[in-house]
Amino acid sequence: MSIKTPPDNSLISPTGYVGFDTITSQIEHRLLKKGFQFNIMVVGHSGLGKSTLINTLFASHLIDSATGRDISKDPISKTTEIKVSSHSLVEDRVRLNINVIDTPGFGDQVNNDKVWEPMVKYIKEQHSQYLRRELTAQRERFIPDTRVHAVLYFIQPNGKGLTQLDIASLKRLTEIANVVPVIAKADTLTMDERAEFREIIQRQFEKFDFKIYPYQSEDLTEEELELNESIRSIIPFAVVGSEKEISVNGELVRGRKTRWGSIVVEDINQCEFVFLREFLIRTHLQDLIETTSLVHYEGFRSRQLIALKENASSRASATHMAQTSNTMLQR
Ligand SMILES: Nc1nc2c(ncn2[C@@H]2O[C@H](COP(=O)(O)OP(=O)(O)OP(=O)(O)O)[C@@H](O)[C@H]2O)c(=O)[nH]1
Repeated sequence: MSIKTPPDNSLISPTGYVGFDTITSQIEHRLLKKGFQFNIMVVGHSGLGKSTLINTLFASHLIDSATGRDISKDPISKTTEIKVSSHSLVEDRVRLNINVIDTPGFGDQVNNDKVWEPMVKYIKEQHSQYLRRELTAQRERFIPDTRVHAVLYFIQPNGKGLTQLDIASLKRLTEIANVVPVIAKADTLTMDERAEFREIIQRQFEKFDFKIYPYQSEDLTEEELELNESIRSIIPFAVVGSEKEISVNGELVRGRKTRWGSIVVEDINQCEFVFLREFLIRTHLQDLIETTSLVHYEGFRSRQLIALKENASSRASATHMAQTSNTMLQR
């Protein structure tokens, strides 16, 4: 970073130039040095294309498929695991550190009661760790942020709607994190089927009162409100992922060859992958991080601190009562 001199090159500017307009470049310099941290959790049945979509989104091979198998052909029973992998991507001068939190085994067990538990536990643990570090006497300058900024929730393209397992999981997850639902493997549905399926799901979101990100907020400008409204109208995004390139009209593009022809992942007339990427990475990445901190973490923090205070005051009143009864007994 170079020292910016006033327009006339003297340190005391007769034009009254002070130089606080450089604050934006000072912030930019600091942010670029530090890099950005983004933590994304992927949730959904095995074989729904979670690994493929994450790798397509970031145009890098970040995670391996846990099994690469098709659940409809090869269902097995196991427990949900939490697998975190860390990556660092650089674009221009910006470094993005990504933690991908994969949840292999979700919904594959014979008994799917409380299938959401490992995910909810993980999200809360990250909040709790952050709070502990914040409350230490010698607080670190930068607390490492492992809080989950977005949960990409994969809905099976069954054409019927959310399953009981989806409803139970979405209920818990939307209470504590920014959930972005997607219709997985949308190429297995026709355009009409996708539109109908989306409507069914949107009605279910309303019926169960799920708080789906992006949220309404009074702080937003007219333009931001409009953008969020248009995003909400296409949630859940009907997406197709592919790590492979195929040839279409002599051009190499990211896509899939199907029995009915080719699907070009980045063609907005064929699927909504581009809208999802635009939303997650290009317009709402910073908002996802801020909302996690200001809404979800803040809620967790205040609940914990109130509980601590209540515990302390009930302990204090128990001690007081014990002391009073001791004194009375001694009389
Ligand atoms: N038709 C279609 N197939 C897809 C799509 N995305 C991925 N696949 C294929 O589906 C299979 C499973 O994809 P994965 O990305 O491994 O799925 P996953 O959800 O990560 O599976 P696990 O790692 O087992 O949990 C692979 O053969 C992919 O090529 C898609 O959008 N449409």
